[in-house]
Amino acid sequence: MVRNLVVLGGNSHPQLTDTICSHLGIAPAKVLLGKFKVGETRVEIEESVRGKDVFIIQSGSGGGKVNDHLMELLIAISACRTASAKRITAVLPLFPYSRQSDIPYNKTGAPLAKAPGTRSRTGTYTFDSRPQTPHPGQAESAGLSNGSAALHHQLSRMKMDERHGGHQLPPTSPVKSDSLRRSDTFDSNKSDKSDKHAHHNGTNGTNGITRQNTTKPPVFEPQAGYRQWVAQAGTLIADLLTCAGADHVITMDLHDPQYQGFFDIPVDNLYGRHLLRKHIQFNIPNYQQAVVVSPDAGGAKRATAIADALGMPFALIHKERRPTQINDRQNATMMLVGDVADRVAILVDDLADTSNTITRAAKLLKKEGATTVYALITHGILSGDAIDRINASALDKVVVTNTVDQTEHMLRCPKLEVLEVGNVFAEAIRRVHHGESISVLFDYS
Ligand SMILES: O=P(O)(O)OC[C@H]1O[C@H](OP(=O)(O)OP(=O)(O)O)[C@H](O)[C@@H]1O
Repeated sequence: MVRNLVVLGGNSHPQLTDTICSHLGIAPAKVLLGKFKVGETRVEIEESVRGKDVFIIQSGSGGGKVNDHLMELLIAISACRTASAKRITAVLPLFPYSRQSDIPYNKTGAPLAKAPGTRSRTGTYTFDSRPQTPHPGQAESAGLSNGSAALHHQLSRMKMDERHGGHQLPPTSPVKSDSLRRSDTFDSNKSDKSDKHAHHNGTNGTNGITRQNTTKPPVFEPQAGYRQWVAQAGTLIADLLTCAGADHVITMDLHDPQYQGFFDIPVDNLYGRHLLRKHIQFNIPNYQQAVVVSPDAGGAKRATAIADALGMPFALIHKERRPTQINDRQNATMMLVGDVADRVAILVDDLADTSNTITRAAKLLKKEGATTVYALITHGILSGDAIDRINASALDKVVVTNTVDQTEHMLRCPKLEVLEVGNVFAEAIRRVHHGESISVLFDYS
């Protein structure tokens, strides 16, 4: 018996909302979801949520409308908050933007400087920062501009003056002082004239100075190893959800489990691996002879958890990628670590987006002697031409859950099989609503 429980579905996955509600034995809340002519999202909650425990279901994908769905979710949360809901839980079967967590884009940190004259890629690194941290006396040798050199000279002189009890030392290098005036400050003579002129004309003189006497900013010239800055939206999405009024988040197989740390509200990250594991156990004959394969190092922990639980061998594909642009992600070369010859290979991963990873992995596995290749994926985003790619690939079967709506994908992909997650989310909602532990959902067999 569920009392004061309201389940409200967004536009991303109505079928999942229906499944969850039928497991809970309630009807989905009445809500009007649409758009105004201008394109802005419109949400109207058509029943009272005052004092209710509200769960809003919205997946982070579906038909390329991830941003629309996110905005719809935020507005729905805010609408329930202002309508005096007691607690609001955002249920995001696939968490949007979860691959854009706040980590340096290439995960290797700042570019490493090599010792001068080092040719090999693996040569001696100096671990110096670039541009180098300037030190007095090193300015010229480090190739700094006259202005910077003069600035460092001035700084070191100031320190020396300080040491001499505040008495100024006689100038030692008039050339450098000149260079400081020339390149980094206004020319005092010209500046004086400009100021007088400006004063005479009744202006503050800013224009005159800017036009005639300021130094142009240096042109940005990226050094070798520089990587363009890519925005990381992780914290922003977490903040948007909490600002809108969410008290709790339920999701599944976060791409980066650390993402939970961006929230200061509870986040329950359910595991899809139990569904995948059961599928192996009950649908793949002689599965103990098969080998579980992680298509990249990032998913190794997830895949080994399944292999260990089933007592199966494990192999890893290492994606060797050194991209300079974000588009280069797809240009990685792949290397297999482990033996798949004459075995069924089961690729396990958290998500397939373009399907580039799993289709390339399948080709490699077949080349290495695998007899059959399955891919078991939690989130089948399958955007762009992913379905065509799967159809044309060496993959024999792709099994995904329906954290993302698979209705359209199923029509176009005969290799696709879908596992239901509605019951898992319904049970999580029921337990959260009744204040019961949901850890059992993390570890059931
Ligand atoms: O279908 P695709 O478009 O090829 O994307 C799928 C891959 O992307 C994700 O990893 P990611 O490339 O973000 O690397 P990571 O696991 O190292 O974070 C995911 O874990 C898959 O391996």
